[in-house]
Amino acid sequence: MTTLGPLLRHVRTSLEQAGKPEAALDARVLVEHFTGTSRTDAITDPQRPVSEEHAEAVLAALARRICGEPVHRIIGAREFYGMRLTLSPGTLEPRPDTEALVDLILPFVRAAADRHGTCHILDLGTGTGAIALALLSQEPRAQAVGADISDDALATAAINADMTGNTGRFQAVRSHWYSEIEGRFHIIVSNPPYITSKDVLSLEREVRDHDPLAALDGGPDGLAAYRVIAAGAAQYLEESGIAAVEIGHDQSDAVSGIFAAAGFRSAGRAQDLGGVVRALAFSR
Ligand SMILES: C[S@@+](CC[C@H](N)C(=O)[O-])C[C@H]1O[C@@H](n2cnc3c(N)ncnc32)[C@H](O)[C@@H]1O
Repeated sequence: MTTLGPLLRHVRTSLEQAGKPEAALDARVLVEHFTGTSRTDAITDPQRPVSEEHAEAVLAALARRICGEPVHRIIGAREFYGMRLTLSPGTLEPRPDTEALVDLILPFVRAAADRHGTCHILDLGTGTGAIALALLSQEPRAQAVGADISDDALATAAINADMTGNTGRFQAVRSHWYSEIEGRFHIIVSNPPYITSKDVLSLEREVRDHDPLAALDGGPDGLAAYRVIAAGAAQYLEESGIAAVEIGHDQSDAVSGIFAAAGFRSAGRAQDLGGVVRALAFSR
């Protein structure tokens, strides 16, 4: 009979032999997910029996991981800002870098809620709903519209709104950027596609083959979405509103220039753990 400790060791060793850099972590995530156990179970009860059905599910997941499928795609979920979000083929896997954008914009969300009793947020390119739902989870007076061109992403964002207890305050809208958006917002936030079309081709296979192209490709210079978002921001923002965007590691000057040309000035910036500016906020 299979038991938890040896199964975990087998998965970890197989991933190490396949050259996976995060073998120990990946093994833990896969085994815990497909056996319904926790990290504590593996430490305190390594002889815990694993059913044949669960062991087979773990081995099937191991085979997918060895073939290059990212671990969170295999389990269909990823943690973001303390929430567990469902993934689907039309959604980008939310990245830890994007938490810096949430940290940057959250004080503005709270300030708007203090001033107006609510805060209306527009999340352009919402994907799993990660940014909007993180903000809603942190500020109970806020409400959000999550816009995306992907029906699959919007359906997944709605599921995530449900699972995080935000159903009544989150509206998923199919829209090409602002095309179907009505009204004005205190906050416009976006993590748009920002990789140049040329660089998309040279991304690691695990990203290129599993994150949707529409979530990655920012056009010939990677800046196409910022131009649209900046150009429309004044029309969709309240007078004292804030627009905030995630950017690629070398896009700070270019994106600041695009917003400056649209009549906006800097209201803040946030860096990733490596000290690189990865999120910008603007006001009028
Ligand atoms: C980089 S992903 C960000 C997803 C999510 N906000 C996050 O941070 O994890 C960009 C998102 O923009 C969406 N998108 C791409 N082009 C769009 C367009 N023209 N209008 C609206 N959304 C678009 C993609 O479908 C994708 O969900």
